[in-house]
Amino acid sequence: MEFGFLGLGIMGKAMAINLLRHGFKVTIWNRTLSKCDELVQHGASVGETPATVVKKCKYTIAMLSDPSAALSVVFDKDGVLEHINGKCYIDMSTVDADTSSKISEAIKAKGGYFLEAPVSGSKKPAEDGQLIILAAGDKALYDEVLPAFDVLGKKSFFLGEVGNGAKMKLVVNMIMGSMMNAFSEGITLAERSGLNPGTLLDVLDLGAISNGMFKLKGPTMLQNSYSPAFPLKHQQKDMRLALALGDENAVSMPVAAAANEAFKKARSMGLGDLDFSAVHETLKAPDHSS
Ligand SMILES: NC(=O)C1=CN([C@@H]2O[C@H](COP(=O)(O)OP(=O)(O)OC[C@H]3O[C@@H](n4cnc5c(N)ncnc54)[C@H](OP(=O)(O)O)[C@@H]3O)[C@@H](O)[C@H]2O)C=CC1
Ligand SMILES: O=CC(=O)O
Repeated sequence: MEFGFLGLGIMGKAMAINLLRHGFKVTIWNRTLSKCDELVQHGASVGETPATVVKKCKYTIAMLSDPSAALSVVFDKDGVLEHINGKCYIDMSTVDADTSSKISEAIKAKGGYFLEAPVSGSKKPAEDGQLIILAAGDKALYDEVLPAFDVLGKKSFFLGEVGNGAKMKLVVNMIMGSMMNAFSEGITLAERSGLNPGTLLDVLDLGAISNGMFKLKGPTMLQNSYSPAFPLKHQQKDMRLALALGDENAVSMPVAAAANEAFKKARSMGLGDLDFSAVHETLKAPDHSS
């Protein structure tokens, strides 16, 4: 099976390498061309534009930063739409339901097939093929690409009509971003009140609120180490899109709104390209320390 792959950031690179490792042929494209070099070493071919990739491959996956990137790669000159007739497009980026629907409608109008399939799980699960895939849209296409999803993920869900995958992903990341802020405040409170924060991590891990994120991020947060697995700017984008979904559905989300403010503050401190756990640094800013 041959796949096109657009977007070789933290996630896209790991996912495309996984496909190559499992015997899929992969033709890649990335806005910054130099990021293709490493994948060529793994056996990938390079396409000059999104349009040429789609022309060559029956199936093309995209893993792009945000709604504006996802729209640009589809609608701009040399974009996906130019050769989509009879071809299949799977957008795995985290975007809102409106963006996904716009892309879906345009692709179907040109005779193509569309599946949205955002993922839960970060850099390491992407490297290990342990993502959770939240697909929606064309069910026949979903069934066709399951062999690739089985390589990329540990479990795939088919959630019905386009938009449901995007919404599920935003709900999950809204919860994750809110939890990260509560965790960060807890670590800071422990430290400032004279407790050993390492002991806090041990206590949390033994109780009912033990979870993979606390386990993974706690030790690095205690070392002020924020090498990006999930960039903070993307977590803040997800909070913003989840809050908009809350607006649409008249759901009051004060906890998520406060978490979004903390991520915005972190971005304003220049921390957007670090891991989302760098939101912890906002609690160390001068106005919090006296
Ligand atoms: N990292 C993670 O843990 C997870 C991320 N996600 C989601 O997956 C998506 C990708 O995340 P991640 O890989 O971490 O992000 P990165 O920031 O590492 O990569 C973003 C990718 O999008 C490309 N891009 C950005 N803007 C444009 C544009 N205008 N036109 C074309 N390409 C563009 C970048 O190209 P270039 O190299 O040229 O900048 C790069 O390939 C995001 O939607 C994120 O929310 C989902 C689950 C986990
Ligand atoms: O979107 C991020 C993740 O860890 O999932």
